[in-house]
Amino acid sequence: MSRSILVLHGPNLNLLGVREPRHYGRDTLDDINQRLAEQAKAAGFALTALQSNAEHVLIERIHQCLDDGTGFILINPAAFTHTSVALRDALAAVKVPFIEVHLSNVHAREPFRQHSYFSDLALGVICGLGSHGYELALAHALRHLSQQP
Ligand SMILES: O=C(O)[C@]1(O)C=C(c2cccc(Sc3ccccc3)c2)[C@@H](O)[C@H](O)C1
Repeated sequence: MSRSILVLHGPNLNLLGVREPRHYGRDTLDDINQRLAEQAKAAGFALTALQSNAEHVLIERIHQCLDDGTGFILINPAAFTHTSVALRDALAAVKVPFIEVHLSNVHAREPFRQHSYFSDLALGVICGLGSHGYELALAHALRHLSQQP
């Protein structure tokens, strides 16, 4: 059974907590990552988090899952949600189960945010619950991995 979870954050999420609290809350990415790491550790799992503004960095980190035993991915692709077939293809290629997370309710926002290149491949999608959405996704990932042989 894999005991490793990867959390990926897309472009501009490094700005969290600074501006746009109406859509994205006041937690910083460090706040979110710290809470997730604590929760994973308490359950006996390892968690790695990466934020990048570069599509190829996220893609190459996903490719690494072919060799590093990652058992589950939580991903907030941010703006790449609506644009990146390449990032979608990377997830499809490695076949690691993933949950798509969005801080905001993208379905209540601009039309361009209401299409995702990831949702049909995802195990599930959580949006509009702020940073709690990441924690809910992690709880599911831990349960999923705990049920694996
Ligand atoms: O709701 C999300 O988590 C989302 O994935 C996140 C996004 C996102 C991510 C980071 C930054 C911004 S805009 C921003 C700019 C400055 C400070 C805070 C946010 C949007 C959007 O591009 C997506 O449409 C929706």
